[in-house]
Amino acid sequence: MEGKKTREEVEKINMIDTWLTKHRLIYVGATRHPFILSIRDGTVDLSSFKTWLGQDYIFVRAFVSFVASVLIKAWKESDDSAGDMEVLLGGMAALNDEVQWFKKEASKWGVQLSDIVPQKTNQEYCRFLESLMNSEVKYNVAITAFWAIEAVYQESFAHCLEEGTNTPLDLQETCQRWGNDGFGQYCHSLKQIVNRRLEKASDDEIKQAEVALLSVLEHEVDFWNMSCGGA
Ligand SMILES: Cc1ncc(CNC=O)c(N)n1
Repeated sequence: MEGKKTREEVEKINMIDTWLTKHRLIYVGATRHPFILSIRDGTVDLSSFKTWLGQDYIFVRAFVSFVASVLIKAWKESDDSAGDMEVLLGGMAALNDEVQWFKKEASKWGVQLSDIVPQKTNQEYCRFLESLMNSEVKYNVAITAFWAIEAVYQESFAHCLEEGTNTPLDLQETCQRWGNDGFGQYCHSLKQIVNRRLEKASDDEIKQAEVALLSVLEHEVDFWNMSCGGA
């Protein structure tokens, strides 16, 4: 059909940016959290950083399983998912490095990973990931959550590496892990996948994907709060 696009059609061309505008406050809450700002200005409490490090190592192991489940959903999509699978596989390869990096970083800071007990907030986030691994959950919904999880870390840590920040030298490697340009490119590829898929998705799936995005943002805020010693 020719002619002018409706507002809904225009919004669907870049669903993620539409949502980020709509949910700006919570997105900023997740990507400019006081914990991140304290890394950025050099006032970070090292015991908070160590808490984050140990808890995130546990989270990342659940996350690897989640990514595997997204990969399976991509493969089961009948149409052209080969490109999506390559991006996801690249993400998994990076996670392999990441798990090793956590072990190295933990020993550098004297954090005993085998002693870490997952906190309630972390357990709840991991349980949320597990709920998305259910085969009933649509690929479009899972890949939206996946993008959001990666994007929060990318935006947060890239913020600590900007010109004129006071990020402590011994935390810069951590910030580089998620704040580097390659990771930024990877998040951009994921965003394009999501936008391309959602453009053709049903209203019901789009609604579910939006709910998943908001849940991720809430869990990310809670995760930072937990690291700072709050709940
Ligand atoms: C709580 C949380 N959210 C996002 C990430 C980034 N993804 C993989 O590393 C992470 N490590 N931890």
